[in-house]
Order: sequence, then structure tokens, then C-alpha cells
Amino acid sequence: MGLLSVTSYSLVECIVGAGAFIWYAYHWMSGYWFSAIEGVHQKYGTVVRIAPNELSFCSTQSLKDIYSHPLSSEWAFLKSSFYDRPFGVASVATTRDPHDHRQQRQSLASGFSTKALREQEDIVHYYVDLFIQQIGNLSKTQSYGVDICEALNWVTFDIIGDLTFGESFDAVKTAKTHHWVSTIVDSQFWGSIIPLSRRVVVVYLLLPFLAFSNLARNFKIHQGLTRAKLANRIAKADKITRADFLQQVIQSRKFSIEALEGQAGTLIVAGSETTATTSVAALYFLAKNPVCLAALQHEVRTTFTSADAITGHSTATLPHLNAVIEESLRLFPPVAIGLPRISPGANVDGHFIPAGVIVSTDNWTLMHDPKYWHDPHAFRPERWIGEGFGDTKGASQPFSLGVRACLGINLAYLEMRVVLAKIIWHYDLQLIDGDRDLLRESTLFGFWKKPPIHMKFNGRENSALGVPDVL
Ligand code: HEM
Repeated sequence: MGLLSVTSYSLVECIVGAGAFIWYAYHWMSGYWFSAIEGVHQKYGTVVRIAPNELSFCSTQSLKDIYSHPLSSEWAFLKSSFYDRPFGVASVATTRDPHDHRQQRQSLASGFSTKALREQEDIVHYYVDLFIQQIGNLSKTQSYGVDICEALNWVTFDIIGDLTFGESFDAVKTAKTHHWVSTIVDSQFWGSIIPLSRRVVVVYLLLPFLAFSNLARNFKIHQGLTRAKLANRIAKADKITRADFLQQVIQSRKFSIEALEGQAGTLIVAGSETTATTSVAALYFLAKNPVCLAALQHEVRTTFTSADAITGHSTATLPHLNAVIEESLRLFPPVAIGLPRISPGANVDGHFIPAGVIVSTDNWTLMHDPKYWHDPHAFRPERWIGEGFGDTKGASQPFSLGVRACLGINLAYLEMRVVLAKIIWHYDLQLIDGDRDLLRESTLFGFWKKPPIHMKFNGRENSALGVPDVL
């Protein structure tokens, strides 16, 4: 086993354990945790001790052992205190209690069903079409083009805002990030101190001085806006007939306002930054890899005769498009860390892990492990087509597995397919600052903090823009 064994403690181990705290805290807050943990796995093997009571794994077996559906509830690896937040009510993503989680997930299920997704698709197209027109306009008027890291947040937050609150943030229309969204994005650094404080006692004690005022202020702004938007949404509940995320939850009248706020806040964050990050990565990697871009252009531009034909269904079987998305999810996973769970006292990848020890499988490392992937740090979408390079594709699980797997997976795939296919159908891509390096310049604080990536979207002659005339 790696850094230290967990089964026996000696004085030496305690001292080295304290060192592990410092090592962990330093790398966690540096923004380069993904690279540090990949390095120690390469050096010490598939299991390493990253804090006194915590192990990181990187094998497909550990993924199955920790996250897949347990044989019975007593064998479940439950979420750890990493997920606890100092403010607000626990939501479907943060609650640790399995009974509470089941109830919350069931109450949201109808908003994520296949039928709901069909009803929601028109909303997705509406904002994507506006977005297509907006990036084309900005590409003509701004010499530096469009910062795709910012612009893709406009469209994903507008879609999720509409599906959660019945109204968007008007970000695509105004080509501006709503200040509520900026607050969420800006608070990432401070937000990542909370999980750290659960692992490092000193940080917990310093929390009030370090981050509390900043987090508390952001939380208040966030809560005030969520509350106002929620009040509007509840007032419209009788008029809204479509299956959005909150319709059934509001109508069931089982949830307090605070619980609804927690749910809405979680859905907005979980559903937008993630899809935006993958779409950014896909556009960036395509612009850097002309052969892959040409293959995708050929596929999209010969399959469809008009942009109206691009739908969630018609794009579901396009090999290149789906391969580009899978490869972007693997190479630049939106959820790149290991998701901590508490061992019930069970085997993980052949090691018996005593009850109470925290374990995770590190997503980034697994998705870049040469044991599973040929040329792991390269963008090679063809690995997802047919036999590819014989990679172990199960080593990429960007949406996680089991009972706590992503609730929005189908919506996420639909959104990413439609956004990418419509961009490729309408525009040729031009990276403005070719020296920018998305992978080297991004830092990880829960979500990725990405550098600006400026791109121009130059219209193809035959792409009549079928977009609503509301800009
Ligand atoms: C590329 C896009 C996305 C990726 C990679 C992604 C990934 C994930 C992952 C890895 C988890 C598990 C987190 C954990 O165990 O701590 C998760 C949970 C979740 N995701 Fe997503 N997600 C994406 C898009 C979405 C969308 C569009 C929604 C819709 C609102 C969404 C809603 C949720 C919710 C509600 C949970 C909590 C599920 C539970 O605990 O039962 N996600 N997601």
C-alpha cells in the first residue's frame, strides 16, 4: 500500500501522518491537486494514504467496490463529512443520510424522466439558438472574438435557470454573466476550504478568520436571489404545465422553503458549470486538432440539411460527435476529484478497509492512467469509435456510478450534443490566442477555474441562422 498503512499506528506514523495533512492541505489549496494525486499514484501504486484516515484508490475495481449499488444498505459506502456545508439545508447532492437522499431523489425524479426531457428539449433549443446568433454577432464585432469559458456559462446557466425557476438569467441575450452566477463561480476558492476544514483540524479552527466572512456574504447574496426567484416560481406553479425540475416538488408541498432553496441552488450549480466545462474543452480540443475537427464537420454537415434537424435524438448516434464528448469528459473531467465515501468495513480492490476509513477513487488519475488508456494525455476521440485502441473504457466514469450517480446525465448529454452540433453546423472555429493552454492554465477548486479562451465563430455561407429574432 502507498504512503502509509492505515491498519497500525506508531509514533513515527503519527508524525508522518501530520506531514500528510500538510502535504494534503498544500496541494488541495494550490489548485493542482489533480496533478499531485496523479503523481503519488504513479509513484506509490493504486492505493495511497492522503490524510491520516483517508485513502485514495485508482483502479476500475475500486470504482465498482466504492460507488456501485451495494448488495444491502449495511454495505453502502456513504458520503463523508466532505459534503457538509456550514449554511443552508442539505440537498439531494449533499445529504449524507440514505433515507433522506432516497426521498429527495424520488421527489425530483419526474423532472428528469425521459418524458420530461422530451418536454424540456424545446427550452434547450431556444437558448442554444440564441447563443448561436450571439456568438456569431460578437465574432463580427469584437476583434478578440468570444471568451468561450464565459459564454458557455451564459447558455448553460440560462437553460438550467429556466428549468429550475421558470426564467433564465438573460445572460445569452445580454451577453453578460449575471452577478448571481459570478458569485457562484467566484466563491469556488473559498468553497473548497470547507471540505479541507473537514480533514484538517487547524483549518477548521481558522475557518472563521479565513473564509467565514467571504462565504457568509456570498451565501447571503446567493440566498437572497434564490429566494426571490423561488417566490416567482412558486407563484407561477399553477400556470406551469411542463415538467421542469421543481414542478412536482412544489406541488407535493412536502418541502420547506429552505429545502426548496437548497435543491434549487444545487441544481443550478450541478447542471451548468459541468456541461459548460465539457463544451469548452470540446471546442478547445477541436480547434487544436484540425483532423478531428474536419471529421466532425464532415459528419455534422453531411448528416443534416438544416439546423432544425439537429435534435437530441438525431445526434444520439453520431459516432464522431459522441466520441468528441466522451474524450472531452475523460481528458478534462468536470468532476475531477475522488468523491469521498466512508467504508462500512469492506474490501476495496482486494484490501480490507476498516469501518470509518474514508476512501475514494480519484477520477482524474483513473481517466489518465496509462494502464487503462493508450496515449492518456492526448485528445484522441477515435479511441471511442469501435475497438479504438483497446482502452479500458470503464475507467472513465465522469457521472459516477450507483445510487449517488448524476441525476442530470441525460439532460447533460442532450445539451452537449445539441450545443456542439449546432456550433459546428453553423460556424468554422478560429482560436484567437493559439498559445493558450486549457490544461496547463486551469486550476481545480471543486470545479475548474479556467483561463479565458478567445475564439471566433465565422459563419459558413450556407448556414441560414434559424434563430428567434429577440436579441
Ligand atoms: C457534463 C455534465 C455533468 C457531469 C460530468 C456531472 C457529474 C456528476 C457527478 C460525478 C455526480 C456525483 C457527485 C458526487 O457523488 O459527489 C453528479 C451528481 C449530480 N448531478 Fe451531475 N453532472 C453533470 C451534469 C448535470 C446536470 C445537467 C444536472 C441537472 C441539473 C446534474 C445534476 C446532478 C445532481 C442533482 C446530482 C446529485 C445526485 C445524487 O446525489 O443523487 N448534473 N453529477
